[in-house]
Amino acid sequence: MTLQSPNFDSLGISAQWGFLSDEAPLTSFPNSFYAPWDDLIRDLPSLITSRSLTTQVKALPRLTASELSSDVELRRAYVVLGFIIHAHVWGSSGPASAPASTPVAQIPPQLSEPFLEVCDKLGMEPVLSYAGLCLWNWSSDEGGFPIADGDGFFPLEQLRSVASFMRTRGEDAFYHVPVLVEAEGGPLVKILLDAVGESRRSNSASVQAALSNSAAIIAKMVKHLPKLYATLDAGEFFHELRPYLAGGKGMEAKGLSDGFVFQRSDGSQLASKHIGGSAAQSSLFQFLDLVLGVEHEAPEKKSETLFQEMRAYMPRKHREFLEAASQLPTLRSFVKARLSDTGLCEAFDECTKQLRLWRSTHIAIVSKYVVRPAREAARGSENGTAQKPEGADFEAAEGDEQLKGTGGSALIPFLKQSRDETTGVTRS
Ligand code: HEM
Repeated sequence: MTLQSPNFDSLGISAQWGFLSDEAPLTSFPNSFYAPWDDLIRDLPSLITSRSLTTQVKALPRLTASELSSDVELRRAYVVLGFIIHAHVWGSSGPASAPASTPVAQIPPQLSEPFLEVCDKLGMEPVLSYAGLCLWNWSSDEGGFPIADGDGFFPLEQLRSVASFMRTRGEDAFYHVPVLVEAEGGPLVKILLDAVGESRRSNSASVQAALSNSAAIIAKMVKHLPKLYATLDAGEFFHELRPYLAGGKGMEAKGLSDGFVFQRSDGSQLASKHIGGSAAQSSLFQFLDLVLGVEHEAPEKKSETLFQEMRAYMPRKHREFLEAASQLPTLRSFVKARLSDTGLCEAFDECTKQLRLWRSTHIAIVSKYVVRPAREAARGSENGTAQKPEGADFEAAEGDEQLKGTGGSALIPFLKQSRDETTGVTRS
């Protein structure tokens, strides 16, 4: 794949909205063949609460994915089946008030077979990842997509989830603040690819203008992050929502010794251990790092960084796009060769400064929504007054530095390292 004059559509990317793509997610399947999936996903939150999901899943007809006739339909099938599967695993048993204490590893053929087929076509791992939770999981009160030359994307209040576990405003906000960040940052793909083209032509003035423009866009991306605080309660996120997001990797202690086990109608089965959804699976931030030349080091004893690991969880088209972007000369190398050009250096440094600020602001969010609730839960369980959070995928007892993120990385050290590696050319 070459990124000179790229055809954004064929890359699954929108010139305006970036990795959100140009087609808004479908809110139902155009083909009534899939009405049973539409019905189940619509009722998912109440089926979880009444603990009647198992009965409904048993009654689900075995539908092939071969009637899905476009990418946007495949994306809806991925979202719908992914949510039903995670609800089936984590929300089928136990008291109705909380995520299940005993997960169900076996996923029946009527869910497994079409899901595996859809994942294969989209080039995704068989687990609900960032694309399914966020990129392809929004609709607007207005319907469809905003007009590209309007005042930006829909406000948070106008976005609804296509699929959800609890149907609360907090859950919606968790999926849609990333959507706002992606939409705000969408134009960066074209702006920065064009800047690389200009750098090849040694056009410093155009590169400088693109970097200044990009810095202003990243600054706007930062402003979306605090919107979470007013809408999403930390306890709701940590104890109620987060458990549903977990995949089958590292869940042995929870009883998933083989991870998620996908059953097929011929009696065979596929055991799969994959991590759950995380915004670290966003292609936008990896693109920014690649094109700006922000380098991340792999942790000790590991051959790849968490970022590289996360690429497996992106849609195939986005992963291939990043692989092609990683072959481009970086803007850092262009700027570094012109350190006497103060304007150019300052524009580059402003860009990395804003990205670094984004990462600092994000650390504060992770601290509120993961670190503090984990600390409180650990303290409670030491005192015998609270249970460890169900489905939480890390240990909290040893202190915050020991907390593990979705990918099993040391959470806080990873995020701090990622921020500290976001440096400019003349200052850090
Ligand atoms: C309650 C809200 C949030 C929580 C609890 C959260 C949690 C995390 C965690 C634990 C990580 C470390 C990687 C992992 O283990 O998964 C991470 C990384 C990351 N998150 Fe978030 N996050 C939140 C909101 C967001 C939002 C709104 C975005 C916007 C797209 C975002 C984008 C990222 C990115 C890009 C990374 C990779 C690290 C980096 O680039 O520095 N997160 N997040």
